[in-house]
Amino acid sequence: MESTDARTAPAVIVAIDGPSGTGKSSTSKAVAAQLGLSYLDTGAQYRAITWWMVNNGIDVADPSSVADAAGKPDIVSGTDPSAPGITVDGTDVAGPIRTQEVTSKVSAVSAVPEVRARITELQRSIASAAGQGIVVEGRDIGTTVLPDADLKIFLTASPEARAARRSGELKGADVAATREALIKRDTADSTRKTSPLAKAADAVEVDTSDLTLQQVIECVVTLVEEKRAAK
Ligand SMILES: Nc1ncnc2c1ncn2[C@@H]1O[C@H](COP(=O)(O)OP(=O)(O)O)[C@@H](O)[C@H]1O
Ligand SMILES: Nc1ccn([C@H]2C[C@H](O)[C@@H](COP(=O)(O)OP(=O)(O)O)O2)c(=O)n1
Repeated sequence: MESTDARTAPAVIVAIDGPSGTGKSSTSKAVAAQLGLSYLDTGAQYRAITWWMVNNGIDVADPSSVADAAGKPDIVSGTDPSAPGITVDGTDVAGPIRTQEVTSKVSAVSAVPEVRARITELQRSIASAAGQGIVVEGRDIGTTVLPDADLKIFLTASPEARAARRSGELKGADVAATREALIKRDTADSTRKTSPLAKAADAVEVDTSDLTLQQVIECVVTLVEEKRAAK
């Protein structure tokens, strides 16, 4: 199918949710780049606020300490899919937010309602400023952050496929240990009270276990093109 010209197409808001390792980031970046849309990695924002808490000696196991500090860090997210970037108080944290320490603490920090309120507001203002439209990826984008999104996708994959992908990224990390860590984080993210990881009732579910990344990208691009054509 011929791609719609990004400069004349109506703005389109795409929400991509799902657990870790299902392909949200890779798919979202590629779809945004291909269609001339902005891109927002909301997991990076929760990782950035977690990084700040750890660096400032906040006890992340104490929700009231986290809540009190939630308004302090200034988080700025880039929205160019080819170089998104993220800073906290002007410091580039794209690397430090991916450490095991941050990964192990991000679910506790992101469960705190004051953190979610702050980050959700930031996400909505970034989405509303995106002139051509935006692909926003996370856990609660279709359910809470952008419930009126034009298209909602919920990516899934078996724990085995997800663990194999993640341990490949972490250069030889043990697949069984990676699988356990993923399952633990999914459980925490899906069972928290405020805005848990969940599929929106009107989301299209795509199981990526046996699909190549290219197949997933093509599937989502086709769905976005269809939505745009119907606008
Ligand atoms: N369909 C797929 N098949 C194989 N590998 C994939 C697929 N989708 C993503 N990957 C790889 O899996 C890893 C995790 O993908 P990522 O997009 O970061 O997932 P998420 O954002 O959902 O955590 C990356 O190394 C990515 O290249
Ligand atoms: N919209 C979102 C996005 C992420 N989070 C939280 C929960 C996730 O475990 C962490 C990290 O998200 P991220 O997408 O970076 O996770 P992965 O890299 O896919 O493992 O942030 C959230 O609570 N809500």
